[in-house]
Amino acid sequence: MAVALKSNGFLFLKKAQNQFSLPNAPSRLRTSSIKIFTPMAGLTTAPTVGLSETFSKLKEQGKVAFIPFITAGDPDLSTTAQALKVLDLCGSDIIELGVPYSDPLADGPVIQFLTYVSFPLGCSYSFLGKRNQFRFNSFDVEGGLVVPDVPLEETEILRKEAQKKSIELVLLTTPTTPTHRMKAIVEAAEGFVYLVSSVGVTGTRQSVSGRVEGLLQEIKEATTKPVAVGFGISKPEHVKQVARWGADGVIIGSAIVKLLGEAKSPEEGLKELENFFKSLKSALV
Ligand SMILES: O=P(O)(O)OC[C@@H](O)[C@@H](O)c1c[nH]c2ccccc12
Repeated sequence: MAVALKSNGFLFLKKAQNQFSLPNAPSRLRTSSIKIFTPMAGLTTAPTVGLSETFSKLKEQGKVAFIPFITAGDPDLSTTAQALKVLDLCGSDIIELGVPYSDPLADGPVIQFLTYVSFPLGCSYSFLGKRNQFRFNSFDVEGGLVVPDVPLEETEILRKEAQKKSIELVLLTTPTTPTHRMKAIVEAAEGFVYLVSSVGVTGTRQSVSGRVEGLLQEIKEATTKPVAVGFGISKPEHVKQVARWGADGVIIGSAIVKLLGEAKSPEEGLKELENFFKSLKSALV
């Protein structure tokens, strides 16, 4: 299974029978192309289920998907691999794994800074896709893909290539997306729809905008596809609020990236990650 990411792409990895499977993936990111590294031993190559299936299973159980985001290489590849295991063992339903990119348009200061930290580690990739030409490289990741900087009009070729590899192309809609365009986006989205909760870039916020409730309603009138909310979510009350408004998933990124990147040691960062994760996840029970 393979995916190359054109710009600042993210892979949504799927929980596979209690393990995240990254079978036979290369062990390091290489600047010449995008590859997801293999986390430390222990992750099985159990068959995975797709994003859509993950959401429908959770819906049957009346659960909201908990989707943490981490940047590959934050603060180093070894810690990222261990963080993936922590996030899996703590009960993530899907993990969003950011592959560092030099010009991320939507990344806020925390993710941007820690992205630059990871470049020297080889966790980066050059601009892989010429306009409308996306190359796919072989690594064994099954899941979904979001390439935030690619406009809807340019996703067709990406979607076709991803579909050949059973990778679902997640698309984003925002509070400023006109209704007709939101409808086109949710129509084309696969796996789930990513609702960006607020204008601006990623980064923790004091509260989640009340507009999210109405936006969720609007999207759910336009599609039966699951909708996950991201941007700014960083406290248990945020998670609870977004779930109460009807989100099918919550995505937490910067708060986790910051915690891992600023810890005194990787070990401390992983411990803090576990505690932070549990505090947020407990808001969903
Ligand atoms: O960091 P936040 O505010 O918790 O938001 C999630 C976000 O980090 C993650 O989904 C993401 C990281 N970079 C992005 C770029 C575009 C869209 C989404 C993202």
